[in-house]
Amino acid sequence: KGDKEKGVNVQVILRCRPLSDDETKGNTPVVISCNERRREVAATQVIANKQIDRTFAFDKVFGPSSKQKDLFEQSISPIVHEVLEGYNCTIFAYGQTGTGKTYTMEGGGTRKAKSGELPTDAGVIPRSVRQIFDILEAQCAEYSMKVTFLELYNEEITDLLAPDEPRFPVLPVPEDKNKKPIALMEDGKGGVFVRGLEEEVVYSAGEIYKILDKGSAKRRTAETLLNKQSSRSHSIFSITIHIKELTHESEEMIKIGKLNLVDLAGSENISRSGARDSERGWGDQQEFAHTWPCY
Ligand SMILES: Nc1ncnc2c1ncn2[C@@H]1O[C@H](COP(=O)(O)OP(=O)(O)OP(=O)(O)O)[C@@H](O)[C@H]1O
Repeated sequence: KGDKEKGVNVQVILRCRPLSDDETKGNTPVVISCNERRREVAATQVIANKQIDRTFAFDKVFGPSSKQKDLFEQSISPIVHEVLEGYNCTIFAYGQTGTGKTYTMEGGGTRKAKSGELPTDAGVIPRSVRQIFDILEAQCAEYSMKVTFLELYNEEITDLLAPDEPRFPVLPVPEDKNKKPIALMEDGKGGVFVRGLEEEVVYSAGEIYKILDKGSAKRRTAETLLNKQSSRSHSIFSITIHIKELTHESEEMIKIGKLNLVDLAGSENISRSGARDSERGWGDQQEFAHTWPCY
């Protein structure tokens, strides 16, 4: 890393999706242009009949023809490596509804591809999971892994991994008196954690994909029941990895890394989904994301 980047631990990457078929048919005007080499985006806006052109700089820019694989390899893969070095890292997608957050995080189509390879449109989440297992297996590492998956809507947390409650229980289900309701708590060290969240231990990438499918299906069901629009809730999928290592003195050491993968609500819905205004202050880049439909 260059001197300038040392010590900077937040990166903002912008990706513009291509026009959809409908947008192309409807001759939707293109108001932004990406310069990947200069890491800049130029945007045109007409205010009171005056055309205003502005340029915004980002840590990286991916234009409409960018591939899922390239975005992952250039921006996400180094973060996955850091997680396996024992750091806590978070990747989140931010932008208005329809800008491609879910496409980038999860990807289109099915995750299963022939010959065990990921499909070309697999997104950040399946690719990160694949890479974590590939690295650990190549290192013949001794490790354990657990995942959590939650949804945040209107300041309410739903555990997407909690077992479904039977709608018509035949026998009364005994209540676990020790189990406290899910709540966001401060940990006393300046951080927060979610109390009472279901943690699932996982042993393979396939298991994680199944958990993701189950959690996503639960999220969609809840949305349908509450008649919510798809992008009003945030989802957070977290993977915690414990890796056993031997120091030079042959002492056992456990490295703990955590990767949080976040699909935020559409930015036009942020206030409805629980984030406060004070959390929205990233200057120029934020202003850009608010004004133009891309992220
Ligand atoms: N880079 C891309 N290449 C091709 N198609 C894309 C790309 N990004 C998004 N799309 C397509 O654009 C549409 C909207 O994308 P997506 O659903 O990911 O948006 P979103 O930001 O997650 O929306 P919401 O906030 O409503 O959940 C989808 O049909 C998706 O397949």
